[in-house]
Amino acid sequence: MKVVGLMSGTSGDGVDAALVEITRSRKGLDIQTIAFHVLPYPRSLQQRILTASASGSVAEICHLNALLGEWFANAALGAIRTAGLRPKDIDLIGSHGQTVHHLPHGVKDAGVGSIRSTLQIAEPAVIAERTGITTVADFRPRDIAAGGQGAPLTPGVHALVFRHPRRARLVVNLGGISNVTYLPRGKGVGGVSAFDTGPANMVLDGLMYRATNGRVSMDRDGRLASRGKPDGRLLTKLLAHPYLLKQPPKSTGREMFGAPMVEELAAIQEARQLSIETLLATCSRWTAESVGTARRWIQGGIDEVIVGGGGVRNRAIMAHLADVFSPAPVSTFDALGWDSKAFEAVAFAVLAYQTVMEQCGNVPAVTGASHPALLGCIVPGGPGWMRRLKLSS
Ligand SMILES: Nc1ncnc2c1ncn2[C@@H]1O[C@H](COP(=O)(O)OP(=O)(O)OP(=O)(O)O)[C@@H](O)[C@H]1O
Ligand SMILES: CC(=O)N[C@H]1[C@@H]2OC[C@@H](O2)[C@@H](O)[C@@H]1O[C@H](C)C(=O)O
Repeated sequence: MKVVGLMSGTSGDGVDAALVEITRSRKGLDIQTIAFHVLPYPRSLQQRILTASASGSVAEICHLNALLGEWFANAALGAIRTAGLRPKDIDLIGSHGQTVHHLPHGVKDAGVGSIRSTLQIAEPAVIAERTGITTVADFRPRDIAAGGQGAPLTPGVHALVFRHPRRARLVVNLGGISNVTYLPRGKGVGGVSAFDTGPANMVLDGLMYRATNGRVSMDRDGRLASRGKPDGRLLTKLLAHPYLLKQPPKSTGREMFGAPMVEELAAIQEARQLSIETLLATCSRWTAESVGTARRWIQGGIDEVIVGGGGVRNRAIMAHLADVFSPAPVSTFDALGWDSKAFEAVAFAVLAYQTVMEQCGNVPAVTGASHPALLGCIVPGGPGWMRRLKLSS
């Protein structure tokens, strides 16, 4: 099957679209990336999404759902064009959508106890209508309904792609949030443990945006952080953050490490007269050390650490990771032939494929769900969609 995976993560910087070819063999799934296309959001749209994620009106979220549907459809069409193909050549789209809120720890509600929820937008009906391709979306809510966190969902795909017969690997995604997947040597998805470790680029991006009055939205290549030194007192305080000490299953997002965290850090910066370089250096170290907390909860040693996500380009975080995990070598997805930035989009192509093949995509040991679940909602591409997918005769 040719499947397009669509992803816009917690950084809200644009839509990643990966066109992959998935073939089933006796050994499992073979996944080949055919094309990758990025459709960056203009800064104004990124800010609208981030603001809406914290305090959007129903009208704004309703509008953004439809608007982002158009962006996601265009990103898919871009990947298909890049491959020199046409929409009719594509079997399926898997769209993660844009997370605007994630409440995995539940909110108490009278009479029904604690209700967990998550919300990804970018209307799949728009994607299916513009492309004519059957679209699977809304992957997380089913896992939540089954008692899970709804995240992370990529660990099953990490296991498919990165497991190694003789090396125990820790797979790290440095996105807005950081998440890890531990793959013990020689084991398949059965041996996996995984969870969100906490902060990554989200905090650094927020600090940069604030310090430059919105002119710069990232510490490019970790240049400023590399000029500073972590502040020991602040680092100790940050490492005592309750989320870092929490036992998995756990997942988090912008609600915890977005604007509230940036404001708290900015207040400390002002009170203690810390430079932006010191602040960024401290938060880069904090990111690496919070990834290091993974070792508290995994069973077994780590032979190598493999890092993906936009943060691989942040040299400060990568240097701290090398230090934290030494002597285990730290390398990137790219070194293993996978584009670091594209991997999550690839993963949602695989998750969509699994859904239409009636394979469960979540890993209950990871999310805490009570059972493996078929994930997502399916929007038909048009008449004959089941036949096209060879789901019925
Ligand atoms: N050259 C670079 N230097 C430093 N940081 C970078 C660079 N390029 C990208 N980044 C960081 O990577 C982030 C985007 O990474 P990515 O797309 O993996 O995150 P995401 O998918 O939005 O997040 P998540 O995985 O949490 O959902 C940007 O917000 C930026 O902070
Ligand atoms: C709710 C949500 O969107 N979570 C994302 C986010 O970004 C990283 C981390 O937090 C992870 O839990 C998840 O994404 C990846 C793709 C996942 O589900 O594996």
